[in-house]
Formats: sequence, structure tokens, C-alpha cells
Amino acid sequence: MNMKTSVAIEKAVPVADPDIARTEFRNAMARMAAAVNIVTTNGPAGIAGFAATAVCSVTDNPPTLLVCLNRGASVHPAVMQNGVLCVNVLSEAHQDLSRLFGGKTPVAERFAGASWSELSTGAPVLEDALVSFDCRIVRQADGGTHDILLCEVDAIRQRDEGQGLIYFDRTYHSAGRAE
Ligand SMILES: NC(=O)c1ccc[n+]([C@@H]2O[C@H](COP(=O)([O-])OP(=O)(O)OC[C@H]3O[C@@H](n4cnc5c(N)ncnc54)[C@H](O)[C@@H]3O)[C@@H](O)[C@H]2O)c1
Ligand SMILES: Cc1cc2c(cc1C)N(C[C@H](O)[C@H](O)[C@H](O)COP(=O)(O)O)c1[nH]c(=O)[nH]c(=O)c1N2
Repeated sequence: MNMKTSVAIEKAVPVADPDIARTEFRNAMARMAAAVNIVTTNGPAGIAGFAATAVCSVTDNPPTLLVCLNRGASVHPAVMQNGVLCVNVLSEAHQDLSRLFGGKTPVAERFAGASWSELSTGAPVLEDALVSFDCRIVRQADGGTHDILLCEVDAIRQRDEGQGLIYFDRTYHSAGRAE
């Protein structure tokens, strides 16, 4: 087999410059395909939402998701103070919406880009999401630049049709079936 590979960071060779390690890590992470979600919140601290790929399943008993949220993000105070969030899993039709929620855009403009409802917690539920997990944040851990949020699922809404939206190599792809 003829595969082009490179070894950027080896355990035996500590990378002295943290900026280089950071860049190498990001370049490597760009090769890890990930589902794209819009994580929303609402409550006393107001409405907010951001695009997120750092989301995964933790346990099914009780149903729990993990979400990593950058402490420097504009949405951070609202998510932490409200204590609730909804993970809306995007379809291939949601590329523009993901860009809207991917930073810098004022919150009202983000939510004007789609239709929303609610389930149990009051966090915005994207009308045409593939799946929406409505959650309460039950624990958090220190992830350095990020807070790691453990989120118990209160309600789930899902639809059967549609393909997922994947982020890979810093571009969007459809999660169509592999033959
Ligand atoms: N987990 C995250 O916080 C995360 C994930 C994806 C994208 N982003 C942000 O979106 C923008 C565009 O990202 P991009 O993928 O086009 O290029 P990029 O080079 O900034 O990131 C490449 C990959 O590295 C990881 N990554 C990026 N920033 C990170 C961070 N601060 N902490 C942990 N992992 C991180 C993600 O998996 C990302 O897809 C950047 O501002 C990036 O910070 C953040
Ligand atoms: C595809 C993709 C995926 C992610 C992000 C971006 C994009 C484009 N962002 C960044 C996040 O959506 C937002 O841009 C930053 O939090 C900065 O937003 P503000 O401009 O501060 O609102 C992001 N941030 C985060 O804290 N956790 C995550 O998992 C992700 N994932």
C-alpha cells in the first residue's frame, strides 16, 4: 500500500513551542470528520447559540451528552447561567446556518436564520434538525480553554429523513451512505 503519512508530534520528542503543537493539533483534528450541531440555550441569562463539533455520547443510563464550550465564546455566560442547552444535530441543508452560528454574528441575526420551537427546558429547538437533544447541565469539568459540560437529556425529538452535515478538512460535506 502506498500511503503518504507524516509524524508531526512524537511522544519521545516534546514540542518546545506550544504554538507549533497547537497548529499541528488543529491540522490533525481537521482530518477527524465530525457531525455539526447548533447548541442553543435560553433562560434568565438570555438566548444564545453556537456551532459545535465537540459533542459526543457519554452514557445511555441516564442518557447523557458531553459538550465542550470555549470559555472565551460570547455564548459562554448565557449557557453556564441558564444551566440548560439543546443540541440540534444539523442536516446537509444547514451549511449556511452553521456559518451563521460559527462566530462573530450578533445573536438576533443567528436565530433569524431558521425556525425554532421548544421542548422541555426552554432552549431553542431547531424545527428541521435531524435530532434535538434537550438537556440540563448536571456537571462540568475544567478543560483548560474549554468547559466540559455533562448534559442529561430531558427530551428528544427526531425525524427520519435527511442526511447529516459533516465537517472535514475545514469544509462541509454530506453524510450520504457509503456503498
Ligand atoms: N472545539 C472547538 O472549540 C472548535 C471546533 C471546531 C472549530 N472551532 C473554531 O471554528 C473556527 C474554524 O475552525 P476550522 O476547523 O475551520 O479551522 P481550525 O484550524 O481553527 O481548526 C481545525 C480543527 O481543530 C479543532 N479545534 C479548532 N479550534 C479548537 C480549539 N480552540 N480547541 C479545541 N479544538 C479546536 C477542531 O476539531 C477543528 O475542526 C476556529 O475559530 C476554531 O477555533 C472550534
Ligand atoms: C464547524 C464549527 C465547529 C465548532 C465551532 C465553529 C465551527 C465553525 N466552534 C466555535 C463556535 O461556534 C464560535 O465560533 C466561537 O465560540 C466564537 O463565537 P463568538 O463569536 O464568541 O460568539 C466551537 N466552539 C466550541 O466552544 N466548541 C465546539 O465544539 C465548536 N465547534
